[in-house]
Amino acid sequence: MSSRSEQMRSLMAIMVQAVDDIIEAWATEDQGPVDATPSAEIFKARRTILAAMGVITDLVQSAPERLMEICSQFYESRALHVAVQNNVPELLSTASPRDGVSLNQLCATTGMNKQKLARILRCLCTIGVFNEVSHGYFANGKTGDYLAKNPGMKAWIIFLSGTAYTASVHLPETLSHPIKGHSNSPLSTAFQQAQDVKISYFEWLHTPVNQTSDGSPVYRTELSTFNLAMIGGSKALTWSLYEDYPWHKFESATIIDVGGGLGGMCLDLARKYPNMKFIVQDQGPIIEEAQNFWNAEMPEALQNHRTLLMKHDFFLEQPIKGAEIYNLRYILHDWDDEHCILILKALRPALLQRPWQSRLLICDSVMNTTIGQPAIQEGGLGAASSPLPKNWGHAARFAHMRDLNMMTMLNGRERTAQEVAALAEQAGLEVVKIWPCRSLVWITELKASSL
Ligand SMILES: C[S@@+](CC[C@H](N)C(=O)[O-])C[C@H]1O[C@@H](n2cnc3c(N)ncnc32)[C@H](O)[C@@H]1O
Repeated sequence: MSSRSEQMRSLMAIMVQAVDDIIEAWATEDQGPVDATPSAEIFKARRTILAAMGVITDLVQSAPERLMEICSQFYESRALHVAVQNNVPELLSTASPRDGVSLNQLCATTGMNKQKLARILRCLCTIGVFNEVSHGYFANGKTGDYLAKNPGMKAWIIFLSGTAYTASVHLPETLSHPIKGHSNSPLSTAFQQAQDVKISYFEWLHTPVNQTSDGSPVYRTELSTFNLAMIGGSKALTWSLYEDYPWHKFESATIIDVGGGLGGMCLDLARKYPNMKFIVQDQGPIIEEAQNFWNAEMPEALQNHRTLLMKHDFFLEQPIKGAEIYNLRYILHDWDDEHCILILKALRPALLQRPWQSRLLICDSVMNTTIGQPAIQEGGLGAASSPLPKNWGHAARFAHMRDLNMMTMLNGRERTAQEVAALAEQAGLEVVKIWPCRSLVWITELKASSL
């Protein structure tokens, strides 16, 4: 038997086992919300099936077909953008999944051309976002249904399909540029090329574009979209962070969410732990928007001062000293090493006030590669075993795509465990433990080192 045949048989055996495991787990588990944290069994079976399917695809698909598909894949994302912009998931959710909504009705509401909308929808039916239930009648699939109910996920798609996609068009020329291609500065990215600006992405978001008649600043719509997208991304990817780290030990602690955006992570924790207190820190315009967000979601937390919203630049020394938890979710991945060290150094004095109890949590992907990393062992929530790629291949595609998005927008990066440990050391901190989570995002726990 050729090595290709052996590989195929061994992948199929792994798949069959994982399929049995997932069916058994489905039978015994409540079918909760689609974004709930899966049990360890379901998570493992899911990753195994996706990783094996990825390798099988590579084995069975012809190389030219595969290349044509990969290089055209952005059209699937364009189709999704068109569908979202025209509220197609919400329109489809008005009908039963069995009957669907007619193309005529969708066109009457969206104003789109019938033949063109049909082609957009059929592209997305082919990858399961929507279903064509009878000729010319469409319904949401599981994915479309999730989208219809989640404004945060919709914002995520608009952010990725708008500012990020436009910037990505300029990535090849930026990477080939003799100076910009080798720079790690947030001012030398594809984003500046795309927008023809000299400021960083965050400065661009945080700079007013106008003012109201009473002189209040007006920000570009991309700012609200980005802030809401962070809530959508949180719901979609990081639910397990609340379950795979021992938050119960900090039940009545104060969590300082540094660069916390609107405070989506704190809101999730606030709902789970009624005695936990929060300080959400971010730049001025975000904190103003956070006020409306908390007033809508949990007004009592602001009224009884359980949640405090604070303007703070995380490059300046942390003003709240000695808290139990300082949290950086999706922060370090936005920045090059030099800026990350400044952010971490600015937190050190606060961590040093009560070094025996203060912890810093970094919530980001802990990157692995197809051939593995020493810090990520096989088994449990760790690396995959041969013949699957060590980083779970297709099941980890999004982590690598997000890494490229960080490169495109900010010259940031997703890091390996060793890279985070090296940053910590340069800022006078040390890694206490890496907490693997049932997600593409893990928690790395740090403390101040005694010099
Ligand atoms: C990728 S978002 C993550 C938001 C939040 N931590 C979350 O997980 O939803 C990065 C955040 O960093 C904030 N940020 C950027 N520069 C900052 C600065 N100098 N000081 C404080 N926050 C900043 C942005 O406004 C944004 O809210």
